[in-house]
Amino acid sequence: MTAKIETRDLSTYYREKAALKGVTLSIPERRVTALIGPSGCGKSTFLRTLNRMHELSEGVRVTGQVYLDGEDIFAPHVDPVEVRRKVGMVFQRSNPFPKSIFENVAYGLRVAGERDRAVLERCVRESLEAAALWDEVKDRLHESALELSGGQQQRLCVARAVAVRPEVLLMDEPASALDPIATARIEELIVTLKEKYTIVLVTHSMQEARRISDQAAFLYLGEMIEVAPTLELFESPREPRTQEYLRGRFG
Ligand SMILES: Nc1ncnc2c1ncn2[C@@H]1O[C@H](COP(=O)(O)OP(=O)(O)OP(=O)(O)O)[C@@H](O)[C@H]1O
Repeated sequence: MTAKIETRDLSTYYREKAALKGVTLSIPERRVTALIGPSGCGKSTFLRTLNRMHELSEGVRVTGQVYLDGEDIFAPHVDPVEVRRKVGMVFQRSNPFPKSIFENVAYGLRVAGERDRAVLERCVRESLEAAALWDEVKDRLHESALELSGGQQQRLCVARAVAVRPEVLLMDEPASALDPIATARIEELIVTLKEKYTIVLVTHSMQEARRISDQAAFLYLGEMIEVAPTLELFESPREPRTQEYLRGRFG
């Protein structure tokens, strides 16, 4: 299977403290990779390092490599803005701008300099369709995004992320603030999205990881303890620490 992203001996430090310690992981293209592990083990840090978002926090330092399609994203000639366009992100709490639905989705395109109204309209529609939201909002595109439900706002954030045509989507607990029905919709959406995108998902829900990921990686205290195809990791984990964690989580 082709690797879309590969990390090699990746460590991330907040000042002197290592939040990630020497993580080497291969993330297959057009698959869902779930990152699991207890609170504070470095899942979000790992995710943010994959698109150089960590650089926006103060005092952060990285050693090791992240390759996107074989290219080192930390190489001096690489523009972090371009990395973030290719590797988009959806956060735990939906964070629409206080603007219309249309403007939320068009935002990244406008920032990239797109002015053509017809192009913007087409792209907004395609992105909302890709996020399984178009039918619910097509008659209210110019109303405020803040009037949408939590689940709709989260799908709007997916639409905003895909509008700039990324190749990878990083999702940090995208369903954790949603009710079961909205969660099911986001999960269905993630499964559809993997036809086009490589997805890396942080989740606290073992059930969710099991339902929708192809590969699962267990992190503990900043270390990558074990990575395997999802069913294998859940049904026959090799490492004692993974076994203990899964036993604890499933009771
Ligand atoms: N901006 C920051 N400055 C300093 N330390 C940080 C920062 N962000 C995270 N950390 C620390 O790095 C470690 C890993 O945090 P991270 O948020 O990556 O874990 P996580 O596995 O995503 O946790 P959770 O599941 O609770 O979201 C923690 O000890 C955390 O306190």
